[in-house]
Amino acid sequence: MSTTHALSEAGSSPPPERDTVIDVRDLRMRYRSQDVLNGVGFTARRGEVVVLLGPNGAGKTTTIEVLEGFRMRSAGDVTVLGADPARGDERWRARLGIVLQSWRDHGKWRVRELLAHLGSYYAPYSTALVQRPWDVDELLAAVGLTEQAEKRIGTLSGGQRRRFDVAIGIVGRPELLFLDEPTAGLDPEARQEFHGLVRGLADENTTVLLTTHDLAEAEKLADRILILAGGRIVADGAAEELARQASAEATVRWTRDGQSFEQATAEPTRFVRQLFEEHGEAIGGLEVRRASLEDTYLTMVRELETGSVTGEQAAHAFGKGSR
Ligand SMILES: Nc1ncnc2c1ncn2[C@@H]1O[C@H](COP(=O)(O)OP(=O)(O)OP(=O)(O)O)[C@@H](O)[C@H]1O
Repeated sequence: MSTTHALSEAGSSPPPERDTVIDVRDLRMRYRSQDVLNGVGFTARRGEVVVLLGPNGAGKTTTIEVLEGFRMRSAGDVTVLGADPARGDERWRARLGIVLQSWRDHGKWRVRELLAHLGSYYAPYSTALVQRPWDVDELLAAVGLTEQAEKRIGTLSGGQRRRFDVAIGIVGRPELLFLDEPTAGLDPEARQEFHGLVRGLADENTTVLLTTHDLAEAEKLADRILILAGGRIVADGAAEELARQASAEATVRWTRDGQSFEQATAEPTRFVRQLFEEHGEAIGGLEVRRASLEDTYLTMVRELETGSVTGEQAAHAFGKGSR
């Protein structure tokens, strides 16, 4: 599947580092005549929380499904835990944890019962290093569901249900956990608890790839944020790094002789000094504003949606040109 197209990019790219858990190069996905992914590339390291952020329909679920081995890609090279997901065997699959967007079956099972049942499938994949499955009582405590252990799944609240979904995703002690919009529909408190749970997993060296369209969530949770928009990764970095890039230019606004002016500049202090040297007291209503990551992200999403910029142009907002 990935031989011919791979020559273009992967041939010239360096080999993945030893602790690289996900390595994606020039991933392309086309549904009939619609190109959804146009050359997505990124990596994830062991123990990293990577958040794939993007507007509705950007292709986040598609990307994650390709990495999980549930969807055949149109082109590109993908390595997950050392294997091509399109050819991953049972042993490989046992090292992954997957939390889908909605998991609404098994309402009549009791919490402990279903976890024990699903966990039993992982027993043959236990190793000296990783004991599988996770002990059910320990797992219930880790996800905060000890008190609900004997409840029927259908009676759990939304937040408990989501934690239970995660428990299912991690019962096999995965090295890599995929979470597709795990906090959709959670109230702020449940969301915060959930974030703690994800951070705890990363602290134990689980790599987490999580999708969301909520920038605030990405900023809070991610070691690294990947912004997927216009079919490609337009930004890749820690939240502070992206914020710095987004605010690299400031907008200076002022009035003079009843007229309004506006200027974008990377050096606002110097610009304002010159402005005063030139016009002195005539300058009024001075305002210097740096864009926040949120401003830049929302503007970019809006521009992509109205078709006024391409993915390539959007990438420049984060100092990320062609890659
Ligand atoms: N099986 C499919 N057949 C045809 N088109 C599809 C299929 N799955 C997804 N698409 C289209 O691909 C695009 C990306 O969808 P995807 O679900 O991957 O995006 P997303 O970023 O996860 O969106 P959301 O945030 O809304 O879940 C959308 O335009 C969607 O309609």
